[in-house]
Amino acid sequence: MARTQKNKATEYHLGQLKAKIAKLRTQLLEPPKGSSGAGEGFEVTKYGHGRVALIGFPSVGKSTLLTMLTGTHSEAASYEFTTLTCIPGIIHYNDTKIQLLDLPGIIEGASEGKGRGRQVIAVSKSSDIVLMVLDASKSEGHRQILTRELEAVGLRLNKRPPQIYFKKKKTGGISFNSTLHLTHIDEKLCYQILHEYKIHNAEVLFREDATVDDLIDVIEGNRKYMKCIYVYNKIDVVGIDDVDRLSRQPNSIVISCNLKKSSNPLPCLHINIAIEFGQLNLDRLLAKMWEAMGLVRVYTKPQGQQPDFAEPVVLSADRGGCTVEDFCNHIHRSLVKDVKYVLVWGTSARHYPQHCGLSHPLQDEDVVQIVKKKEREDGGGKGRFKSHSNAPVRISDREKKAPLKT
Ligand SMILES: Nc1nc2c(ncn2[C@@H]2O[C@H](COP(=O)(O)OP(=O)(O)OP(=O)(O)O)[C@@H](O)[C@H]2O)c(=O)[nH]1
Ligand SMILES: [K+]
Ligand SMILES: [Mg+2]
Repeated sequence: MARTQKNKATEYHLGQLKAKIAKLRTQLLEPPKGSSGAGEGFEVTKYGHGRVALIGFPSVGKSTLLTMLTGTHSEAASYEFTTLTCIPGIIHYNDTKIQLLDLPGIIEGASEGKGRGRQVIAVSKSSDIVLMVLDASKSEGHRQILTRELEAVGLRLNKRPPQIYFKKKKTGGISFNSTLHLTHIDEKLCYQILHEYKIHNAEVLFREDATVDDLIDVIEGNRKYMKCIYVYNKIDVVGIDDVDRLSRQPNSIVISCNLKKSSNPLPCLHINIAIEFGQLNLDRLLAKMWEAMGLVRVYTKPQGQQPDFAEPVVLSADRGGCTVEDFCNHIHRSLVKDVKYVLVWGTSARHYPQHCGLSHPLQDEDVVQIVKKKEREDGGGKGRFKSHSNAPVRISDREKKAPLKT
């Protein structure tokens, strides 16, 4: 493909080649018959409210970072491939538990099975976000190489799914439509790519000016869209200009795991980064990581009592959603059918408390009280102290009940 000149005449040929490569890659990733999967030998039980994988070249400091953030020891040394398997640790942050996974270093060609690349990538696919650990003193090309390796196996970092509607049909041929002018792809090219996949009946609607690669992603359908934070470690050994430049890149953070050992004290005052106990910026890394995970903590408030601030129900927009219904399902599967409405305090509420239905989207740190269908509503926060005593309905209820009892 690199040798082919890019012009209108070769465009179709290139598109077809891209589809062929994507198909072969998918085949390559299918685990051989009889084995349990590409991640064999690396499986670690999921734990906590989310999972974060440390991906990077050898000796960039992944294990040092895991030890620092979780307290779980993972062997670190100056030689490459110190870590040979997956080592889990737990980060306690904002009342949630995040599982952090240390992994062996990967190298160029990992996606084709070099080293333990395939297993490492399989584990990173099972996580919610990726921390790509990079050595600030090494070539900047490393970031592109790693991104390519992860893309080759269907991971898409910091991207959203292409805005292409695609549906296979049984009959009717191919219907090709777009809501705007397309500059990368036309009807013929689209047909050719679908043909490569032996798809002859389908509906395709482009809602953005997508590329051939985007269309292939949609047809393949098994892409995983993940947030990735680029973590530049070892900034104690590079100059302030590099630190400054790296820290300004999108989705990036600069850190140092062992500032103490450094003989080169960092004049970092003007970029305003925090140094604590010989580590640099790890607190900011945690904050960034937590934000990227998009977790939503919801505190339950039993009727007439203070909210339980010790243990939130943790929801996620990416996994399971964060509506009132998702919240109820989290507590108990059968709860939803008993819910009349809920009272919500917090940023998602327009006023306190707001009466909300099942579809209401909750936000981080909301407080929720469930009002069940058969239960009497006590007016939530306002009336929770003495609303019963002066409620005429209650009194007449009691009067009605009295003769029944006797
Ligand atoms: N100067 C400096 N050295 C560091 C820093 N963090 C880690 N190191 C050193 O880098 C070397 C490699 O660290 P490891 O934690 O073993 O790196 P790794 O990425 O886990 O390596 P593999 O498991 O072999 O892939 C060790 O000698 C660490 O002490 C840092 O912030 N600054
Ligand atoms: K190492
Ligand atoms: Mg290691």
